[in-house]
Amino acid sequence: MTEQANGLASRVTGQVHVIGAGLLGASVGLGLRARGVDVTLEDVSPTTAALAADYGAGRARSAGEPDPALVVVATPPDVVADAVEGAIRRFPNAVVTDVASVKLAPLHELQRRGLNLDNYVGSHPMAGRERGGAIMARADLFVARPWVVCRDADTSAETLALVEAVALDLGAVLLEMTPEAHDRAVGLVSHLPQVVSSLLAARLVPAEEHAIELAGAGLRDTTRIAASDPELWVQILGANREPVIELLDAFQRDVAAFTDALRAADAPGSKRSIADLLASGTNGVARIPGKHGSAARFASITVLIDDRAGQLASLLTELGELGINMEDLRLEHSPGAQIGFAEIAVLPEVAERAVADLQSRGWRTL
Ligand SMILES: NC(=O)c1ccc[n+]([C@@H]2O[C@H](COP(=O)([O-])OP(=O)(O)OC[C@H]3O[C@@H](n4cnc5c(N)ncnc54)[C@H](O)[C@@H]3O)[C@@H](O)[C@H]2O)c1
Ligand SMILES: O=C(O)C(=O)C[C@]1(C(=O)O)C=C[C@@H](O)C=C1
Repeated sequence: MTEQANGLASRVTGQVHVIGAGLLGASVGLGLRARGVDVTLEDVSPTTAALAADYGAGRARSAGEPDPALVVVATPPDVVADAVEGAIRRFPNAVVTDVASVKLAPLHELQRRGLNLDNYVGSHPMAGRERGGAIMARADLFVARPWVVCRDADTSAETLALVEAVALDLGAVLLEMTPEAHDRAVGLVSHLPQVVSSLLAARLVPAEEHAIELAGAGLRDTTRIAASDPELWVQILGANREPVIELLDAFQRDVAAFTDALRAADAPGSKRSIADLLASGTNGVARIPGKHGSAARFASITVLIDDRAGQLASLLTELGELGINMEDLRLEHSPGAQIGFAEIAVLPEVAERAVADLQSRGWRTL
């Protein structure tokens, strides 16, 4: 391990070169720079590369520098195979990985080209944001998020170790999967949600203004990712269409069953069908891992805060004084009202005490 002045040690030894300095590439750069790793950046857009460098994600490569130890390809999926091939040819001594959201299509393309893939292993951090670009990058993007590595029998121990070191340095949780299993899994947990969220949000376009004004947390929770880049998602969905089509067909059957039950709501058995379908959702959501990757979810307490400067800061200070560790925080503003809601996730065992202590200090909770 290499110790940094800021106390963060790095497992990665040697230089890391990032190709594609957008959200993912610049976030990798920022996280590794914080650990003192020498990161160089490259982008088809010189402005993006310069912007990422200005944010502190790395520096430009100079002519004649020796090969980096590792190349991280973070370009859009449809040019990943080209960028990986370019990296393998330009840097024969480097390990190469990519972070594309689909793993099988780029791998098949690289195999079709007959390249020696001994130094390449595909990977995918399950972390991102609905908006791309270097300007959105964050050093802590990958903290506590799964990072899938799709090794195969040809992957050397050194190749694997270096890619794993990057993921661990960035605070991610490593998982190993075959590309096939990965693509099926992300079809369910990432690609289907994107389509459903986008189509749901699309229903808002023709809606009347007075309906939109009533929008609250439920709509925001279910539509956040609908703001994602359509161009990126056309590529992702196109590259993983078979699992996604299967999932969408099953989803359509559920929607049809639900609609039929609702249409016949007074018929015997219909209310039970509706309840059963809704209860399946409750059971499904209970399976989503919490912030730290375990199935145990946090308890949530909601505190009302006046819409005045300093209120949130006081709440956070008081939580600290009470010794209550905040696992997550979400803020909600009530449109038109001078009040906000701070939804705080805490460990279930401290939730009751947290509410009592906050109330005794004059905070209003829901
Ligand atoms: N956005 C997410 O939430 C997310 C999460 C995990 C993985 N990914 C994957 O990460 C990759 C990058 O996504 P992003 O969100 O960072 O996109 P982005 O648009 O923010 O960044 C991609 C960058 O690649 C550059 N680029 C395009 N073609 C290039 C080429 N041939 N050579 C060099 N640079 C090139 C673009 O100019 C852009 O700056 C994609 O493959 C995506 O599937 C995205
Ligand atoms: O949180 C988000 O904004 C994301 O969409 C991230 C998300 C996901 O579905 O979890 C999206 C696509 C990536 O391949 C990985 C992560």
